[in-house]
Amino acid sequence: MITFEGAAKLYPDGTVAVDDLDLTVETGQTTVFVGPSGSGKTTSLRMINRMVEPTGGAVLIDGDDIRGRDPAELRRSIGYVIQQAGLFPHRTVRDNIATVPLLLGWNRSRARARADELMELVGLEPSQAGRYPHQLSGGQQQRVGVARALAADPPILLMDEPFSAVDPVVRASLQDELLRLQADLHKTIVFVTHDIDEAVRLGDRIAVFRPGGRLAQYDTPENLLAAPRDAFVESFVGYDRGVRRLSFFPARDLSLREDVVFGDGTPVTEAAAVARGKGEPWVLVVDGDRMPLGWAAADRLDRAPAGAALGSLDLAPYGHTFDVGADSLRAALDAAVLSPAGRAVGVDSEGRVAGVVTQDDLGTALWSVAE
Ligand SMILES: Nc1ncnc2c1ncn2[C@@H]1O[C@H](COP(=O)(O)OP(=O)(O)OP(=O)(O)O)[C@@H](O)[C@H]1O
Repeated sequence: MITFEGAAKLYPDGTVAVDDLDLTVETGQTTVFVGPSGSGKTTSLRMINRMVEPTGGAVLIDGDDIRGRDPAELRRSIGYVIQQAGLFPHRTVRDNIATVPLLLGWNRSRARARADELMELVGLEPSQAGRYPHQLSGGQQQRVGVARALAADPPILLMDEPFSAVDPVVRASLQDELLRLQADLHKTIVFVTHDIDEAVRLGDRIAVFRPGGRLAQYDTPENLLAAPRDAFVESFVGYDRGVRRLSFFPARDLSLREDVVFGDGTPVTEAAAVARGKGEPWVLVVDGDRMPLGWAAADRLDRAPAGAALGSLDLAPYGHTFDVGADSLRAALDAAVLSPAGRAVGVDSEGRVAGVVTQDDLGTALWSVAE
């Protein structure tokens, strides 16, 4: 547990970088510091490893004031990852990762074996061990940075905008990797970003900083999106927070309709009668394995040649599907919005159709979330 007790940083030029910060970072969780530029996130983060000394208040780790700790020894027990990785350019990937173990006095072969193990953990190829940082992509360099920070298995990991310098696709995969790693390792992670989406994705808890180095709100991602404390937090989390909040609700609670799903061998007349009877403007056509083929508009069914099967019609693309067991309400809504039929196709983990969600069903689910 890391505790900020009235921590403050006043620079000699009069800048208040951090103002009276009271905050507890829970052990084994990911806590994200988010806020606009200059709001004191990095300064607060660096107080934890004594790269910045507070001018007021204190920072405690597991109840002990860190002013009682030797800074060099403290830093060896806290992993630190920064933007653009900050790797040593003249050391190989393996030697970069082995830095802290070697400082701790491990022998070379043990440190290198640890480096190889970590490369695998963060998704780097063994063949990259002998390369130099400039021979890697930005995303690979960040992976090396994470591996280096984890090398001595520190209980605390500080990450200062570690993924900001890479493109959005690589960034998303680095975020996935971090979530996967954290599910195994349960480190106490403090992560700085100015990107609220990254914060919501990664954080168990989020501290929103406001200009002047003050804490605006400290909450779970879900509560932050549901109930921003004031106008500043609301504008910072974004006015589309309602839709983004849907990612916290599972799609599995949606009611799925199977009565408008038909095999491709079904006679058009049969599907038309069902669609007419239920007042459904679209039916979904699937193959023998229940894989989706496309939508058929009910009014076109009436005009199809007598005796035709659904599979012989021109079908509208079914668009995105959502995984009923794994995805969120947000994914289901997205699938419906992008579907030419305005309906979402729910599938199982194998991609087989589980059912269709109509706008009415989605509307009901959205209302229940709002309650
Ligand atoms: N050495 C320094 N001397 C004077 N002011 C400083 C110093 N270091 C940081 N500051 C100021 O302290 C404030 C907080 O800076 P900090 O880097 O903590 O913000 P941040 O929220 O991490 O911003 P960013 O997202 O841009 O990295 C800023 O106004 C910054 O200019």
